[in-house]
Amino acid sequence: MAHSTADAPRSHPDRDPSADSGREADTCPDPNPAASPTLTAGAAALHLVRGSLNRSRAAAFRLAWWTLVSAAPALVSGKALALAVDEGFLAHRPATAALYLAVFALCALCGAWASRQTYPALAEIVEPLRDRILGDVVRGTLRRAVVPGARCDGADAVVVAQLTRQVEVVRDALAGQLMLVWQFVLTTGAVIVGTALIAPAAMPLVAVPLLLALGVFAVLAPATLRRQHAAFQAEEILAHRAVTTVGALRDIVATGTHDRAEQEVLEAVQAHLLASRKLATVAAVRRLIVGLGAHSPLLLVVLAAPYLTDHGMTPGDVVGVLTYVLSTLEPAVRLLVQGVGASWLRLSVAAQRLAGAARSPATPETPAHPLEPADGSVFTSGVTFAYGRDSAPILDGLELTLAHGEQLAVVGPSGVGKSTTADILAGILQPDQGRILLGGVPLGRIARDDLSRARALLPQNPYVFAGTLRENLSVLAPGTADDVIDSTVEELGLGRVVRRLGGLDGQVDPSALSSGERQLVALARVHLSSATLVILDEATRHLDAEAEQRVEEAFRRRPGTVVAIAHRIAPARRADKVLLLDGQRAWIGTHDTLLAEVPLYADLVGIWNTGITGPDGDGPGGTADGPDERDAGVGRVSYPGAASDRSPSRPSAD
Ligand SMILES: Nc1ncnc2c1ncn2[C@@H]1O[C@H](COP(=O)(O)OP(=O)(O)OP(=O)(O)O)[C@@H](O)[C@H]1O
Repeated sequence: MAHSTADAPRSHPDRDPSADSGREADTCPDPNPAASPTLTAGAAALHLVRGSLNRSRAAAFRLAWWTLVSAAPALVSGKALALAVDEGFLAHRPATAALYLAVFALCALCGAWASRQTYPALAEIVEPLRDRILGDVVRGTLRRAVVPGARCDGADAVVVAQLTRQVEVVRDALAGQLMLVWQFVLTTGAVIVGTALIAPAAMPLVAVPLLLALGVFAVLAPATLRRQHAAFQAEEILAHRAVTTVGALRDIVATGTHDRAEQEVLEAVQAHLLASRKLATVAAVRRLIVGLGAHSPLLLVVLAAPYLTDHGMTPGDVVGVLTYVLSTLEPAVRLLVQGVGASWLRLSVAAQRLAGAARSPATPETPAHPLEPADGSVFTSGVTFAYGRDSAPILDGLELTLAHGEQLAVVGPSGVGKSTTADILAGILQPDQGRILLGGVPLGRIARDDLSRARALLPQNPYVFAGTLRENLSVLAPGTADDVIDSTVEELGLGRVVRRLGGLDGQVDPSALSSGERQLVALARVHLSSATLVILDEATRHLDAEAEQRVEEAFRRRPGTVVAIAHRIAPARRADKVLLLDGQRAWIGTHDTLLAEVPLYADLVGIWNTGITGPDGDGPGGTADGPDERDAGVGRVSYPGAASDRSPSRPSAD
């Protein structure tokens, strides 16, 4: 099945070389970060910081102002203690010392109050950013899911979850950056100015090691960034492998491939361990930088104290300088190197990942003069489509006419292009050539919202969400009256499920429904919608033959055209028309005409009848002896080459 989780995500090749830039966005989020970044990590982070500050200028100024005020105690601390020692304690005037200490305490209180004021300003900057990125990521992910060739499998949910976690990382890291960088600049500035005021001779002992430490920090930053990046990558690959393995547990148990599966996960665990170890060495280097920038000035001032006091510095000045270094410089350097260092790296990496995830594919142009389809009739002419410039076409000149209300069954061997055809008819994939009219209007002339209302494409694994049954059923037709929902529910055979869940207000836990029940919910939802063209891409695959027939009849009574990819013979037999695909060739007719006239169809029917695909019997078994289809009365589309009687491969097992 085209949507199999075993399929690797398939990218859609660009038909237009100029569209290259959009291609990356056309794939599912790549669990391998190394494969995707187009923006360097640092540039992505800078872009975010600049964007956030630009959008919230007033808040940024308030943040700067209150941070400045909160740095005042840092400036006053050394001087106040120097005066308390020299003019208070050493001069035997404890009251004076107490006064200076009180001034320092008062400044500290003011500083604490100013710090408190910084948080609302900070929130005004980072909270809107979080909301914006989250919206972009979800929107980008959803849009990529429906662009040509982008078929996300279940494991991509992990990637989305990881990305949303990284949105939180970005929010927290950006807040940390803004606070800590400002505080570092202002408090170390206060230390340098304060030291220069009370003891100019001691200034180089403080400033030189500090500058050296900052230099080393800057030089090592790229290597550190790489290791952080590698750790992120290893973590994501591990999560991806774990979820893929857990998702395939039944298959692994059934096929006895435990060892292989275990080995794959263990490899990812080892890679994660290695990356984490390398990251740990980064932490060790950071401690050395803190030692150089904050502890060595302390040592140098203590060692130089006798010399400094001999050359005019008072003991109070020495205490003042030590206060600056101990109570202000050391925490500032530690926070910068450990806090800002780590959070900048996290911010860079996460921002880079999010930039890729949030990128939306080029949105389809809104037609200049949109038209609304008159009904659900479908007309295609010369529709040709290939997944790559050099690939063989999946459709080659498809001609199809469906009157409003007709039912078409699309059949063919596995991998022949049935889902692709469904996507093309739904307007999700653009044909390379040819025209498709829905209700007499070319698909390109229908505005996107109108198209969403006019046709519904239901895949094998539909979207059923946690919410009430009513919400799930009426999502395409909000406000539908309960009695209408009830009668649709009964018509489709969903009544038992509705009663079990406690009526329409019952809560749906999607994981507690069987695959067939989820399909019935989605089918009922589409049945209630206003779509005049319903395309079912194996949307009844998990139903038994009887339930499938009930659904089919319910859709027959409903106004509108139905295109259903059939995986059993019975729906094809009952359909008004059958479209048989075989690679580049396509035949259109009724079940009976195709059976009589196209050997391939007869073979397919034979396989269905004798195979494990369903309980439906259907007349005589398959034969390849029918008349040559070139003479037959069935519509045949495109017949390049003479590969006339290729045997069909067995259709996918039910
Ligand atoms: N995004 C893609 N990029 C490249 N090739 C693709 C892509 N999607 C499908 N294909 C290829 O196109 C062919 C038709 O795929 P499609 O899923 O339409 O077949 P199908 O008849 O629906 O198969 P099944 O019966 O197994 O569901 C297959 O060979 C498939 O590998």
